[in-house]
Amino acid sequence: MHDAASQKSTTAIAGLHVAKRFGHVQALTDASVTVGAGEVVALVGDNGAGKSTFLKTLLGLIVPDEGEFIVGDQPVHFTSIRDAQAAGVEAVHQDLSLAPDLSVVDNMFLGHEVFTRGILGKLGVIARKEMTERADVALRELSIKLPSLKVDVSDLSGGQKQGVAVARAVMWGHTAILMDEPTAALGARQSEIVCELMRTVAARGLGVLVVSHDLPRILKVADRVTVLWRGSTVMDAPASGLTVPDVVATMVGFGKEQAA
Ligand SMILES: Nc1ncnc2c1ncn2[C@@H]1O[C@H](COP(=O)(O)OP(=O)(O)OP(=O)(O)O)[C@@H](O)[C@H]1O
Repeated sequence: MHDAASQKSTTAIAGLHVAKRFGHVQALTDASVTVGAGEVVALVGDNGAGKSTFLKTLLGLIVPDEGEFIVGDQPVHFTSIRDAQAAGVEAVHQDLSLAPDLSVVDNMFLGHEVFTRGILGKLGVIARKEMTERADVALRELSIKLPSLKVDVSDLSGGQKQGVAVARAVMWGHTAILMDEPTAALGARQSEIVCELMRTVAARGLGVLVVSHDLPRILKVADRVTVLWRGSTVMDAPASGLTVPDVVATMVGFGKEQAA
């Protein structure tokens, strides 16, 4: 069904055998997640399983105690978000990191001010025209419909805001997009649109890693599901063969608690 995924063989992004301790808390013990180019992978787990910590290690926001990382088939060692961005890895955080009082266009360039000020900033009016055109192209390529690009982000619906955050990530990211709970604040229809957006992004050859508690929806959109349990990967399987009860049982460590 997902042709782009089956045709691609390169690794968009991977974190392998990642470990991270915060004081007395072993947040990650042996976590491994691999996302192929053109693939949507869901990273799921119970509260506190280590999903956010893992995403942060992929982004260079947390330096792990152990682990290997691969981006675009190359070994990488990120120590800051700038390193991740330079390798084409972008994130859509749960809070979306949008500035409500700025326009859609300004938000699309937020976090990439070096480019905006350094190159476009010198060009004044032309810069704004070019910025608007680039933002418009990025949004149209993902079929994201907005009332206007000049409107403040605070005037958009939740789904439209999510669309802007995803389009910004895709405009700057060329290898992998990491999404943290993208449907948590959305209604049913808008959640479906965001899921379609994940497939559109993957069809462009990027790897999409999505953290979500919305299992019914995520099982439909993902190619594969990776389950973290107490900081370790305990399952990595094609989504097509999984049911929600299967995944929930693995998430809560059914069968492992007794063995431990
Ligand atoms: N900066 C930190 N300092 C201390 N402990 C932390 C820190 N960040 C995370 N932890 C702990 O690490 C463990 C994993 O947390 P993490 O947020 O990665 O889990 P999660 O799977 O994303 O959970 P949730 O689904 O509830 O968001 C938890 O026990 C958490 O309290």
